[in-house]
Parts: sequence; structure tokens; C-alpha cells
Amino acid sequence: MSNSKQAVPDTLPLLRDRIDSIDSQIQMLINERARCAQKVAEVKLAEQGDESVVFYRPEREAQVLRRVMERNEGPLGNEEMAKIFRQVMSSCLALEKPMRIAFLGPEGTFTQQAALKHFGKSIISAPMAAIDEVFREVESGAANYGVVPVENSTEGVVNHTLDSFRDSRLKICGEVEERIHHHLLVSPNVNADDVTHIYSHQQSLAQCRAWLDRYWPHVERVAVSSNAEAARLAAEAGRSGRAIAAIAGEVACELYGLLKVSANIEDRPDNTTRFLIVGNEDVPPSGKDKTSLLISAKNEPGALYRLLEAFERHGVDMTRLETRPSLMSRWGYIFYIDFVGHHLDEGCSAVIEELRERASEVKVLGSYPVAVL
Ligand SMILES: C=C(O[C@@H]1C=C(C(=O)O)C=C[C@H]1O)C(=O)O
Repeated sequence: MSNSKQAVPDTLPLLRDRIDSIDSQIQMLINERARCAQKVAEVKLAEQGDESVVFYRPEREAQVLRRVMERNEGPLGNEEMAKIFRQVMSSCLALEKPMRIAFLGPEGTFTQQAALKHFGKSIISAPMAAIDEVFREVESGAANYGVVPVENSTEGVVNHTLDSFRDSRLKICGEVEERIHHHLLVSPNVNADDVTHIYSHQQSLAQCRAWLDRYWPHVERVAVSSNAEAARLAAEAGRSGRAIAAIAGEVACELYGLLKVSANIEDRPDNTTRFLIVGNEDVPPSGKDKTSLLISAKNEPGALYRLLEAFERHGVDMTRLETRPSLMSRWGYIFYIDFVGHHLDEGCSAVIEELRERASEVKVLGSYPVAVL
């Protein structure tokens, strides 16, 4: 097959013939790719000779996706193209054995949306009722990886997630950022004009408050346990002819077969949540990584300054600092620090070594590829 771009025909029948022939080539190549991925798995198994060998390689997947974006010439956009390859890799990997991914449920949450964005659709979804259950599911080996929210651009950190890292040996293996878009949804049996109640999670009602005040001032707002639950209730109400709308995201909309009355109704269009992928293995460098540390420091004058000074001196770029009270000693603190680089990089490992001399505990929560999608 040649790489040169052929002229695009200009009649419908010829265009359709061309598309059919391109499709069959793409299909053949995808299967050829899948056979290579299968072979990779065979080789890994032969080298490591262990049934528990993990075929998924986060750093390699990040590199593949970055290359797709770098070499992309359009007309498809970089992100659109990377999403297609994301799914191709997901399908190839699932040929071996689909990965089981635990996430903060129920089905249809934004965390599930983040899981699908990160791993592609060919996974087994394992919705959990709480963040610590996600950790436990991965620790016990019942799930290969877990996905939990860690911070929201409007609401700040998710303390539950940070606190779970204190006692866990799990590693952070990836991050995902998701623009949070809310939609007003109804069951297909319901006429939007008849809506009497709008259900959603408290957070989402708050994130859409100005929009609701403007367009639905007289409809009662009801807070429920999650957006996904709101969507489920709206679908159930529709079946019995009650006109209840839900505010939820895309995945919940599809999952419960609802219709969008209005899309992207959040007051702040830059509303973003960051999620972490947790797993049992360390991730080797991908060339563009981030590291998260947990540091326990004594409560003495200048303690935080001495920690941060090491970053500055080694030119390591700190991207986040969160403080949580230590549970062990009153007025002791735990710091969560994110920085650019992999803990095996020279500058980064020098910083970590110095921090170990200055703090009572330094735990590397993980080095992982900077989110590609
Ligand atoms: C094929 C490999 O294994 C998996 C499948 C990949 C793919 O389909 O490109 C990439 C990384 C791994 O998750 C590999 O290690 O290269």
C-alpha cells in the first residue's frame, strides 16, 4: 500500500466505493495490529512465565497516543484521532483478558466516564459504593485498577481520596481530566413542558444554579445521592408517566435511555474534575510524567519551608500542594505534593532523598504519564 494521498473522487457512487475500500483496509490493519498485541502478550508470558503478568502498560499507551497526536495531519483533530486509537488499543488489550476496573459508582457517574476515557470501552466495569471500596477492590486483586476523583476546579480536593492513600500500598498509575458537562434529561415518554421536579446530586444542582434560576425557576429541585441515581429515577418515573427531569452527564444519559432537553447547562463552562488511576504496580517513565508524594512533617518552625526549598534548589516544578491533618499526632500534618517528572529522573530522585532526611515519612504515591486525553 502506498502512503501517497490519492485524489478524492467527486461522485457519490465513486466516493462510496472509495470509502468501502478504505474501510476494508483499515479493518485488515486493525486485525494485524491486534495479532501483534496478542503476540506481545505471548512474549511477555514466555519471558515472565507467570499467570499474573500484567499486559497493560500505561507508559507505553501514553507514548502511542502522544505519537498519534504528534504525527496527525488532519482533517480529523488530534484529540479525535487519539480517541479512535484509544479504543483500538482497548480492544486489542481485551483480546487477552478484559481488565476489570473498579470506580466510584453507580453506573453512569463521571468517574465511570473518566474510566472509559482512560482505558477505552473494552473493560469490565465494577461500580463501587464508596472511594475506600475502590481501593479495597484493587488491593485484594478483585479489580486490576481503580478510578477515583481527586479534585474539582470549582469544589477543590476530594479529601476521601487523599486520606485513602495514607494506609494503602496502591500506586497512582495515571490521571484523567474530565470537563464536567451537565445536561437536563427526561425520559422519552415525558413532555419537557410537564416537568414538575428536577433531580440531581447536590453538587450538580449547585453547578447549574444560575441556569436553573433563569430557565426553570418554578420547578422543585431535589438532591439525590448521585447524578446517575437521578437519571435512573427520571427513567423510572417516565415509565409510570411522572414528569421528572434529571441533571446528569453523557454516560448516565445513554445508560438510562434519556433525551437531552438542554445540553451543557453548567454555569461555569471550564468546570473540570481530575481523577486518579490506582493499581498495584510502579509505572516506568513515559517521557512526560508527574509524581505524587505523601509527606508527614513534624510541626516545627520552618518545616514546610525546608521541604519546599529542596524543590526550588533542584529546579523541580511543583504543581500542587495539599495539606491534611495527620491522624497520628495532634497538629501534625500530612502534605500531598505533585511535581513534574518521574521519581527515577535524576533531579527528582535527589529531591526525594533530601525530603527523606527532613521529614518523618516520605511515601512515593506513584509516578505516572501526564494525561494525554
Ligand atoms: C502491546 C502491548 O501491550 C498493551 C497493548 C498496547 C497496544 O495495543 O498498543 C499498548 C500497551 C499495553 O497496554 C505492549 O506492551 O506494547
